[in-house]
Amino acid sequence: DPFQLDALIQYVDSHQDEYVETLRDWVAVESDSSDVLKRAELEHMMDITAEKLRKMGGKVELVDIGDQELSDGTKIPLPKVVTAQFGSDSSKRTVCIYGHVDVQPAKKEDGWATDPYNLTEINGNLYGRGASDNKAPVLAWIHAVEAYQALNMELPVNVKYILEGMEETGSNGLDAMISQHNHTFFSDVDYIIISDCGWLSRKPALTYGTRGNCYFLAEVEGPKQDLHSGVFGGTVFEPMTDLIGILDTLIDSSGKILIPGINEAVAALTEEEMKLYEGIEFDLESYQRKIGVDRLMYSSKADLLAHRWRYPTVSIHGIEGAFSAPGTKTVIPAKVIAKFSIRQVPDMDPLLVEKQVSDHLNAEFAKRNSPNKLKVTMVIGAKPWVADLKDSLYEAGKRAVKTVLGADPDMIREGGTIPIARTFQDVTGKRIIMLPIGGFDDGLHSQNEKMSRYNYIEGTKLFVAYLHEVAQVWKVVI
Ligand SMILES: C[C@H](N)C(=O)N[C@@H](Cc1c[nH]cn1)C(=O)O
Ligand SMILES: [Zn+2]
Ligand SMILES: [Zn+2]
Repeated sequence: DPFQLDALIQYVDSHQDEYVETLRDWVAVESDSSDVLKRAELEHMMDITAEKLRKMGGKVELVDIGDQELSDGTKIPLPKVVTAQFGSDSSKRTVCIYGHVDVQPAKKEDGWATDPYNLTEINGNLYGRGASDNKAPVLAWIHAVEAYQALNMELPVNVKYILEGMEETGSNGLDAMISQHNHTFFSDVDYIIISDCGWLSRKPALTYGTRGNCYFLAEVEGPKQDLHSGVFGGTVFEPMTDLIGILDTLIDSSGKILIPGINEAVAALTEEEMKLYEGIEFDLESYQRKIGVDRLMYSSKADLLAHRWRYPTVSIHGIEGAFSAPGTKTVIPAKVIAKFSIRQVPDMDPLLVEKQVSDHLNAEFAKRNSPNKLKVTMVIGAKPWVADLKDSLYEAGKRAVKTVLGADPDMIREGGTIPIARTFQDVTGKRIIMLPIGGFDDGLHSQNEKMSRYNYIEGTKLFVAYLHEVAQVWKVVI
């Protein structure tokens, strides 16, 4: 049965409008995992996903992964995880595709040019929340299998899916689920494939590393209730002033992390890595232009990539309880909660980072001699992940990219986090490849997120070809 890639490619091309319509249906579901009020939508998204795979004849399960504990101590069910299986031929390799169908929050008034939940095509780009992160890539993997089925072509490998709905909030409950199913669902899996990241430039890429993330809440509590800043200002220790004071001790203006112990844990950058970075296609000027800033923190490509991918950083995301509405309310907020995260790299350890951050903030807070109360909590502790660049899974990836996209992919890392990648590696021991199809300018987590029709459709073809290539990969690294 010779592999008929041309027929599969033709099939994908002629069904592209249907693929776009399915993406439209998926984007219309506001599956925001960070907002508990949207939990019904998220559950609906998991049901739609399961139904799509069931209709294709997959052996599908919606796996209960327990409850999520909210900040007030109440519990709500976590969205079920969708697992599916196509084929169980023991003479074939088995791949397991991981993805997520939850999204980051989005509101039109955040500055979107279009309704974020109404997929809108403009100049070949499909705009909508979750289009690139991660709904189109998940659908592309589903459509890749569907194409083989439609043409009555035998799948070259058994295909499993594990699709979750909590990735954007740290994949709550998934670690435990993987451990529980390690000797059942994962027992016959040879390789895990993840397409939850993007290219670095217009050139296709394969991703061999992700940063981890430690996400913190720092709460400062003072008076019983908010106070008039004229009537009480000058007489009380203000929680917001305390909070801003300690936040300012996390990182300096040059990007140096000031928390003792963090920088010491970072694995040294090797000559080999620097050389690899220098050969990667990446234009600093267009990156800068795209972001809309006057100056970047580093002026050489290798330094910039290193700080994007393999050095830690601190980002301050927001302050709950702070006055942020338009207008000039003159209030002293009684309780404020800062949200910040530290992207982590090898050889940092989230448990150690938790202690380092907590000790540091408590020591800085003590210096202020304030009667207010500080509480520091780490709510996400996701580890970084790195693959062996020489793994034959990547050689298969290079062949598929060359065949479908006519280019040699750049070998890149991802600055973002795929919290479950490291668990897959540590718990299942399976080899992992990250095969991105998102564009460099897709605006993940941002306003006007998009997936280009080109990347969506060519990406589907790439996945079709990869299923063929991966069928020939040796089970042991050679
Ligand atoms: C890279 C991936 N598409 C993604 O966006 N992941 C999130 C996961 C996360 C980490 N902490 C909280 N959520 C990210 O990198 O922000
Ligand atoms: Zn994602
Ligand atoms: Zn994301």
